[in-house]
This record gives sequence, structure tokens and C-alpha cells, in this order.
Amino acid sequence: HQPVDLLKTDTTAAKGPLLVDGTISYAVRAAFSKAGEKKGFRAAFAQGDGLSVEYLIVDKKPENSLRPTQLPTLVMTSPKGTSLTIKFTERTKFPYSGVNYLYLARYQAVAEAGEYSFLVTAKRKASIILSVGVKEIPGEVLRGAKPTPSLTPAPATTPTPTPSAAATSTPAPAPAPTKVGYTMAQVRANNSASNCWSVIDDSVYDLTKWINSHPGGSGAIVGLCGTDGSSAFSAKHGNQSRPAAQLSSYRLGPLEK
Ligand code: HEM
Repeated sequence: HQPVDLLKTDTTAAKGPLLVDGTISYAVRAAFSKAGEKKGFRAAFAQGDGLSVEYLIVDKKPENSLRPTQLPTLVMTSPKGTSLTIKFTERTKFPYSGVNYLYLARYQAVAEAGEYSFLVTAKRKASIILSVGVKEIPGEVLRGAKPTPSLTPAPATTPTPTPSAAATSTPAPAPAPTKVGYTMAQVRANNSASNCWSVIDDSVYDLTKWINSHPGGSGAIVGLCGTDGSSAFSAKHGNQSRPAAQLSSYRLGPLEK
């Protein structure tokens, strides 16, 4: 993830930074000192892009002791002007780089073409992390008219280890990972039909969207969520090309070795 810190001056989506390609993975941090403060940003998409937004907090006080109504609200407005308030639907632990995060919401949709606006409004002192996008490649962040290089210029060839979450709480240089890939702990944390990851032959896959499309029934896929599904997959589909092709479309990245 590329960390992006929202500034005190980013008080509306228009004043905040623009994530030039909303499918690239960014960790946008919004920190507030009191109720009523607002911070915003924008993210651009092409028609049909995957729109992925995740709302995370660090699993520590004050955030983890706030009630849902006390946490900052996130309102997303599509290019056509439809607004949506993100609802907190879960409380899933996500350990990453020695920090324990909690997912409170994960929203996915097919994007309209254009800029989405995001506006976060504080109810109390609190910090949140919004993970936008999934592609682990460096992306561009624009502030005003001036293109700024990404805050952490990660080498393009080294994918950062987590896709769908994580987030450094400060835009400090990313720690040089000695290991690259997803951990088994991350896979185990995504062990339900609403967030279903599985390992097959040393790659990690997000099978959530495949559950209800699988010709062999949803149960066969749900049974793989949070586990190493290599033997189940090869036992049934080991020598078939269509299951392998389907599988490849859900690949997140390698399993950490
Ligand atoms: C990530 C895992 C899996 C993927 C991507 C996948 C994909 C597919 C695809 C694409 C088909 C259609 C094949 C065709 O029309 O040529 C299929 C059929 C089927 N799958 Fe899977 N599958 C997975 C896991 C499993 C598992 C673990 C089982 C059983 C334990 C299973 C049981 C079946 C059955 C019974 C069918 C019906 C047709 C047949 O017998 O080949 N699948 N799967």
C-alpha cells in the first residue's frame, strides 16, 4: 500500500488529494483531534474498474473502544452524484507488521467512470485508515495541480506484502520487508463466505466472488475459506484447464515463504 496522509487542509474531497488510479492499493490515513473535523480525498476510476474500499482502525484505544456511532463516518459520492454512507458490518482482526488492525467495513462495487469523492467526518478524536484499491504497484497521488511522487516510492518490481488491508499509521518509509507475500495468518483471518481467501499451490486467492458462481456448488468453495485448499483443488480439478483459468483470475499474490 502506498500510505497517503490526509492533511488539516484537506477539509473537502475537492481540496484533498486525488488518487489517480483508484484500483491501485493506497492506505489513506485520516486522523482527527475532535468532533466535526472533516477530511476528504478523491479517487479516479475507469468504467467497470473494481472499486474496493476498506475501513480499518488500529486495535487500540481510543478507536477500539468507540461505539460505531462515535467513529468517523465515511461518505462516498460517485461521479454521477450518488452518495453512500459506509456501514460498519464487521469487526475482523487483521494483524500486519506487528500492528493489529480491525476491519470494520469492506465495500466492493463496479466503478462508474470518473472521480469518486470520499469525505470523512469525525465524531470524536480518532484515526482511521481507508484502504482503497488492490493492485500492489506504485500509483500517483496529485495534490492541487502538482504531481507528487508517491509518498513511499516502492520499487515497482517488489510487491508489498498485503493487499487488502494493512496500512502504516505514519507515512514513514516502508520497512524493507525481508519476506514478500501474504501470510497464512492473513489467509486464516479471511475464513468466511463474506471474506474467503484460500491458498492453492503457494498462491493466495480471494474466492469470495466465486462462491456463488461455482458450478460444483458453493459448499465446495466455502470449505476452502481460510485454509490451504491445494489438495482439495487438485483432487477435483487437478488436470482441468477451466478451473485453473478461473482460479487464476482470483489470485492476490504469493504466499510468504
Ligand atoms: C478454487 C477452487 C475451485 C475453482 C476455481 C473451481 C472451478 C470450477 C469450474 C470452472 C468448474 C466448471 C468446469 C467446466 O465447466 O469445465 C467447476 C466444476 C465443478 N467443481 Fe470446482 N472449482 C474449485 C474447487 C472445487 C472443489 C474443492 C470441489 C470439490 C470438492 C469442486 C467440485 C466441482 C464439481 C463437482 C464441479 C461440477 C462439474 C465437474 O464435476 O467437473 N470444485 N469448478
